[in-house]
Amino acid sequence: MAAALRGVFPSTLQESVQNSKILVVGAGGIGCEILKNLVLSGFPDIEIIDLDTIDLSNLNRQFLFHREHVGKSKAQVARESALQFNPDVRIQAYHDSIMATEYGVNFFKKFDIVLNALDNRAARNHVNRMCLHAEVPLIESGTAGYNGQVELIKKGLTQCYECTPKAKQKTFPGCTIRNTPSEPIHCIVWAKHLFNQLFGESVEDEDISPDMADPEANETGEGEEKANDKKGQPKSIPETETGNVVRVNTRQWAKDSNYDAATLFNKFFYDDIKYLLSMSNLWKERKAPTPLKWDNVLVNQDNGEKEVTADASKEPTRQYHKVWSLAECANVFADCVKKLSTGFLKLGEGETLVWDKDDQPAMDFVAACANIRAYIFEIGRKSRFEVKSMAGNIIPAIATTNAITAGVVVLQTFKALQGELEKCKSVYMRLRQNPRQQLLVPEKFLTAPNPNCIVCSSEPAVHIRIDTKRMRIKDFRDEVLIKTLNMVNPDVVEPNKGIVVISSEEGETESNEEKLMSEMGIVDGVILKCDDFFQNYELDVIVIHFDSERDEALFEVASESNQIKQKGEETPLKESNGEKKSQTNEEYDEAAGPSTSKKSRVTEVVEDDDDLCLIEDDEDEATVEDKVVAATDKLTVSVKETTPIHRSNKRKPSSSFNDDITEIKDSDDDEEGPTESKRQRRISSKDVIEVINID
Ligand SMILES: Nc1ncnc2c1ncn2[C@@H]1O[C@H](COP(=O)(O)OP(=O)(O)OP(=O)(O)O)[C@@H](O)[C@H]1O
Ligand SMILES: [Zn+2]
Repeated sequence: MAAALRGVFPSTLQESVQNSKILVVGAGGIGCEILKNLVLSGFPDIEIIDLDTIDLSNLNRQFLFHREHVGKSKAQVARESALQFNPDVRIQAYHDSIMATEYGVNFFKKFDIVLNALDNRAARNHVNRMCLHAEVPLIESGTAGYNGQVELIKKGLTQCYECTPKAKQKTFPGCTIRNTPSEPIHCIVWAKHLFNQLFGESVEDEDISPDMADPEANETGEGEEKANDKKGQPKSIPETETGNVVRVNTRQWAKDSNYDAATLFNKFFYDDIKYLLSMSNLWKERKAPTPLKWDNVLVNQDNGEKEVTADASKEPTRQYHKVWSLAECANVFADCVKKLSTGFLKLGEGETLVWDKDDQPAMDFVAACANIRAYIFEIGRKSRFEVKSMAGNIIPAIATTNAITAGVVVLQTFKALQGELEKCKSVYMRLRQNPRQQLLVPEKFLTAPNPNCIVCSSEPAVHIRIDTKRMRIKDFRDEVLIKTLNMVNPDVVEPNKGIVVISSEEGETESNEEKLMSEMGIVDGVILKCDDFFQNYELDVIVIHFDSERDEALFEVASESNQIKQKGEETPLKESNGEKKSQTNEEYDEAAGPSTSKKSRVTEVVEDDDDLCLIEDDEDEATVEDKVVAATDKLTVSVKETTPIHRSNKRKPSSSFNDDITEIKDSDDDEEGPTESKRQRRISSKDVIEVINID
């Protein structure tokens, strides 16, 4: 390989490559391509990490994997396959999460550069922080359909991954999911929670039983005493005729019931719904749900539902594009409960199943339960295929885009290794050529760090609106610090009184967990000192109290970076080629887009995060036709057609996240539906939306 290098690269680059040590994070679509490029370019020392195993649906684009590898570690198999291209390379593979504590700052310091090939924001944020801390350059990349993006992150030189707020994830309040669903997605989220309650990792916030603490139900005082149920493990199983509540643990109760399908069905779809009906306030202005009994569903099957079945000879679970009849849903439910419970009972103590859209019974269970619940609430039912795309947050993954993106990643790596960091401008892959006939559009400047970034600024601080009278310390830790601010193991001190509110050490602050923030004196104006030792990250959280209403989030990040700024203050924007620009706050705010707000006691629709960035052309008067949204994980975009774009708005999270989901057929769906690719372009007077359907 050294010989090949000699013929291709200048000697300085040959030397940089031969002396380098590289970390690749993620061995999925982009990671496989990057690894192949590195190996074929003569990189001698590579480490690769991925927490996942190979799924059948990966094979269409993750070309280092073949059918015989299904179920094996992605990192290990990627290593073995890549070694076949060049056995002289040293490749170390880790089947692990990069967020595990083994991979601390010293681990990152070993590398000359880190290449991210991830699919979720939590891991990206974490690697961003570790690379900033270790002062190692990071090349961040992502694709969504035909769009792709590569950017360099280097402490002090460029913006970091968290300098600009990302598009917020779509979330739903717990009471909508548990009490008053009105859209199919609410039922799908509920069904995923049900799976976890029965077989998966049980999360308290994912309770599926009626939410007796719902403020709307309790407006007249009704349900006050029931509200006591909101904390702790036990779930309510109402004896609806008497109104008495029997408290048991759902998982244990299901086990004690021998996972009898009829018993489970009647609890989730009859008893719980009857109980919801007893919360009469909820139905004053809403259509009330109709409780459904197992026996009645089977009667329906005989009396008319049969005609809904398109092809009775075919197993419903293989009919991906058909909306199953109610009876079919019930049968699938029974079948899946049997399969899942058998698998679950074989697990060791403390082990659980993990919901996966590509796992047949897990997916069928969610499709069936979501549709039964939708029927009860008179919400439109969906085909298994549609449920899968919504539940699994299916995003388009196109092998060619991954390959081009990975190629750019390695080209940037060459520059970075030669110390030419200032040449590593972000590059965006476009769906269509811009007026300059470019499909790969480089940024004009490196984007300087945001001086108010909540991660890479010198004194990070964030304002958070919190209902301190309703939020518990535990939720503050889990929802705000971990899920929203991406800490791994936070410590929190209230400095005025010197109280340790949350400790990362076991056994120190457990007694605080159930307390409300206000009970601990954390009220409006308090500044909490939060830090994560592992990430070497310190953050001031400035608490702004507000009284939340029903269906309203218990907290919201009121300001991220830019919004903390004083009006009129100037922010150096970009410094490159001797050019210096500055902008006012107003401009900066616009560039940063809406603040990320996240709801507490809410449910995220998506598990894999995404980042939407609005990319402008080099032309000053670019309009939407010249813009493209490059989403690192997601596809859809809509923007005003004629808005001229200010040159300074280089990156901007889109607010129209997740409006259209483009589906890509998994290889296991092959027998269904058309096989041709089709692309539609819909243009209305106001919005331009690219929709790409790959059937
Ligand atoms: N914390 C993490 N540590 C290590 N690897 C991670 C972590 N989070 C995600 N990954 C890996 O990053 C890779 C991203 O690749 P990709 O976007 O192609 O996803 P995929 O899971 O292979 O495909 P799909 O989501 O489309 O089914 C995955 O292999 C995933 O396992
Ligand atoms: Zn930053």
